[in-house]
This record gives sequence, C-alpha cells and structure tokens, in this order.
Amino acid sequence: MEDQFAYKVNSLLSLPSLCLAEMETWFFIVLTISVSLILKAIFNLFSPSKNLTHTLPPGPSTFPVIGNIFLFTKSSFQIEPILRNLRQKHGSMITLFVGSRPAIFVFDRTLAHQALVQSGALFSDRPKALPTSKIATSNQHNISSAPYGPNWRVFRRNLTSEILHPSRIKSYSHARKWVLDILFDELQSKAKTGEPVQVVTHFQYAMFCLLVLMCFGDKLCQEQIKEIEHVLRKGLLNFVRFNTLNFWPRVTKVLLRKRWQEFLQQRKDEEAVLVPLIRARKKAKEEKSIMKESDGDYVLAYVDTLLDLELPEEKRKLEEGEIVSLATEFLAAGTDTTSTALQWVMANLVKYPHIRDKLLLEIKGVVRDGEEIEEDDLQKMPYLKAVILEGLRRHPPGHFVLPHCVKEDTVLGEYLVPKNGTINFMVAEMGRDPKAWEDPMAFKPERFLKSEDGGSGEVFDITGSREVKMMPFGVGRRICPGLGLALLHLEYFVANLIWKFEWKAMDGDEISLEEKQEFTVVMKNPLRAHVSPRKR
Ligand code: HEM
Repeated sequence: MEDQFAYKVNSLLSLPSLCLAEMETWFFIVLTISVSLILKAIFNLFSPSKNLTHTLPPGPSTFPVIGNIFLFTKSSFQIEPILRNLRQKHGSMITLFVGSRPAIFVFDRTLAHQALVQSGALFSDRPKALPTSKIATSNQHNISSAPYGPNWRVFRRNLTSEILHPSRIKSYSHARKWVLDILFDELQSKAKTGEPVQVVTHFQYAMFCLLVLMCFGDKLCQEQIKEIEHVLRKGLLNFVRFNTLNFWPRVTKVLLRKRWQEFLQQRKDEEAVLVPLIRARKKAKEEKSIMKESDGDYVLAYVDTLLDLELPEEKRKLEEGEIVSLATEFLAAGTDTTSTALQWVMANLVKYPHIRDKLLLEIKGVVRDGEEIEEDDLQKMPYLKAVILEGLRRHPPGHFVLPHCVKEDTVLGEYLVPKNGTINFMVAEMGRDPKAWEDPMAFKPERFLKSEDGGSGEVFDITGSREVKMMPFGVGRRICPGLGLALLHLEYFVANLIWKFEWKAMDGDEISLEEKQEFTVVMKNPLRAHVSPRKR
C-alpha cells in the first residue's frame, strides 16, 4: 500500500516492475546512466555498510549498477516463488539488490517477532519515497509512508483515537446497515435473473461506500461515490505502470514524458473529486452547521479530524493536498484489503458446505428467524470469528507488509540489516508454515476455536505480541491500525450474507483457490455463485 494508495500491496517490494516490451528502452536507459553510476554501485556493493562484523543475508549474485536484473521483469507477486526457491539454497533471510540498494526478505516468524515486536523502535521506519510516491503522498505526509517520528505519531494517533476507537466505530453502525441494504438490493436484483453472481465488484463497492461515509461524514449520492471510486481505481490499476517512472526519473521524464503527464493528471483527478468534499466539510465546520454529537444524525468524519490536526515539527495545519493524501490512503487501505478478504472467506464457505452449515447453525442459535443480526450478536459467534481468522491466515490480502527500514545499521539473527536498504516479511509464508500450523493449506476454522467452544485452540492473539504465528495485519508499531474495523466489517458482512442468502456453487464448477496479484492478492477466477434469498 507507496503513493496515496501507499498501501498498495503491489508496491510492497518497492520494485519498479517492468514489462518485457519495455526492456529495450530500459537497456538504453541503463547504458546511458551506467558511466555515472558504476563507481557508486561498485562502492555500494563492496562496502554496503561500515559494520565490519556482520554481512548481509545471502542471495543470488548481482549485476553491478542494476542489481538482480531479473527483478525488473517481475511483479512483486512473481517474486514470491523466486524468494521461496532462494530460501532452499540460502536460508530464511535473503538479500536481493534493487539497483545498488539491498532489499532483505525474512521468512522466519521468530525473527519477525524479534525485529518488529522486540526491537520495534529500530525496525519501524519507512524508506524514502520514490518520486511518484513522493507526489502522491504529499512528501510522505500520510500514515503508511511517514518516517517513524513525530508526524507519523500524530497521524496515527489521530486515526486510532478519533475514528478507529471502539466507541467511535460503534457510532458508524447506521452506516454499516445502510451499506448492507445497498449490497442486499444489488444481490437480490441479480438473484432474480437466475444467473450466477460475480460478487467481488459488489463487495468492493459496499466497502467503498462505508469508508467514504466514515471519511466525509455525509451520505453521498451513489453517482458521486461511483465517480470517486472510478477515479481512485484508475490510479490503482495503473500503479505498476506509474511505478516504472521511478526507475531513473531524470531519464523517464524525457523518455516516458506522456506517462509522467498521465500520472500527474491522475493526481489532479483525485484532487478534483476529493477537494470539493473537503471544502464542504470545512465550510460546514466554520459555519458551525455540523450537528453536535448529541444529535441523532451526527457523524464525526475522518476529514473533520484532519482539518484540526497540527504538524508537531512544522507547527502548522495540514495543507489541502496533504488531506487529499491522507483521505485517499484511508479509502484505499480499507476497501480492497477488506473486500478481498471477504471474497476469500465467502469462496471457502461456498466451496465447503459443511463449514457454511455449521456457521448457519451458530447464527440460528443467536438470532431468531425473521430477526436481523445486530452487531452485538457477533460477540456470541465464536465459530464466525474462527472462520474469519482462518480466511486471513490462509488467504492474507497482502503477501508482504509494507517495506520497513532501519535508521542505523542493525543486526537481526546473524546478519546485517543496513540503513541504506529495506526489509520485508513473508506474510503468506508465515501463515502457511507447517511448523506452526497442522495441514496448513486446508481451510479449518476449528483451529481457532477455544476448547470451551469445541476446539483445541487457546485465545488467539492476532497482534503477535507474544509470538508470531501469522501476521496478515503486520505486527509491532506499524501493525495495521484498521485491524479492529476490518475484523468487524468481515464478521458483520459474512454473518449477514450467510443469514440472508443461500449460496451454491455453480453446477459442475469447482471453486478454484488460485491466486493473482492485483492491488491485493485476489482470486484468479473471481467467485461466481448462485445466490438466492433464504426462505424461512
Ligand atoms: C482485511 C483488511 C486489512 C488488512 C489485511 C490490512 C493489512 C495491513 C498490513 C499488512 C499493513 C502493513 C503493516 C506493516 O507495514 O508492517 C497495513 C498497514 C496499514 N493499514 Fe491495514 N489492513 C486492512 C484494513 C485496513 C483498514 C480498514 C484501514 C483503515 C481504515 C487500514 C489502514 C492501514 C494504515 C493507515 C496502515 C499503515 C500503518 C503504518 O504505517 O503505521 N487497513 N495494513
């Protein structure tokens, strides 16, 4: 997730991913720059650090200047199996070179705990933004890209205490109901046609509506929401193309001028749809026409809190562009991650009727026929929680965290983590580690049930504070601040979708769990199912 969608899981490696068709241009670029870089690169490669007692983790041999050249033809998702192979040869910490900068990858759960939890203060920094990210994040003025320091603390505390605090989250329950009704209407009208429904776009739209309301307060009309969604999605879809501009910006500004213009236009388009909403909120605030909390319809919006925020070091309020960056981060971070997880969970429930039936039985034990599922009811559904956790373990929406870095050369395990590199953690691999999970590729929610609920497990701590067994939200100081909200959204929507509708796989259609990288790691064959209102 690192432009305004800093969250983009595709960017997790911070690698410019280039398609083969562009290789000619890139060879030309490489040649043009090689003379000036060669001395620097050789210097970096042979003396990556002043620390003489530890070496970098092992990895494949590199080309001077350009590092592991094969990286330039791969997306981050394609690099995952390469890293897996390298692990057989080199062990659980690997170094790849992106240009002359080392990028370290960690498979080991204990080392992840050591770095991110036990030595959290050392490993919580973010790398310097690449040129496109610098523009999109208003020079690292959002939570996910801000360096570990006072600004990050203020941004993050504002989000967690003002918007994501459990009592505040509760105050958005009417929004969840509103969005659930929109989703039900869409599914019902599709169900009437008798055709199978491809659910993912409906899930994405539902999550987006919810986040827009939390961000801007007002229930916008659906056309307006669709317009914002369209603009932001365009940016997401072009993300890899725009990322290539970072490879050698001075050269790409000449050779890929049109693409730069397209990128800058994208940012302008985002400002064009979001700035009027921010200004409207500001005006209402100035006119004191926003209703008080005691009024029934009042909702505090994320943007309201940003208008009040003061940057501790610069001692000034946020500029409009910075608010745009923080708002787009909020919308992007909370939408595709959650809708991807929702799709994976629903796919498993459609694929495995015995799990679906067990969940339905649990819901029936809590809610009577004809009644709605209230949010408080979710607390009485341990199997539902186990289904969601199993979904996040087996299918984490991001297979890496966002790149971390250290401010000073540091040692992790037996290796050096240098300050001029990045470090990332193999999220999906950890959740599928056979040493931590029996039969790890199977979908078995029971592994998360406590013994009193008929399972063998203990209370599972997803924050990994004592031990890392899986980390779909990251762990430590940079752990996803939206964790609680995401879990609530997943529980609420899964429970209601199972309660209101019957779900059936299409005749003869095996549900495939193959993966594909988009913004998150999604189903290669999106879930299509027969959906019909449940008869009671
Ligand atoms: C299933 C849903 C979600 C998943 C799997 C997820 C996962 C993650 C992961 C893996 C990280 C990176 C942690 C790291 O770099 O160490 C992250 C960061 C972040 N997430 Fe989420 N996330 C989800 C939902 C949300 C929601 C709903 C929001 C907000 C509304 C949110 C806001 C953020 C922010 C702001 C960061 C950056 C934190 C920082 O750098 O301090 N996420 N998330």
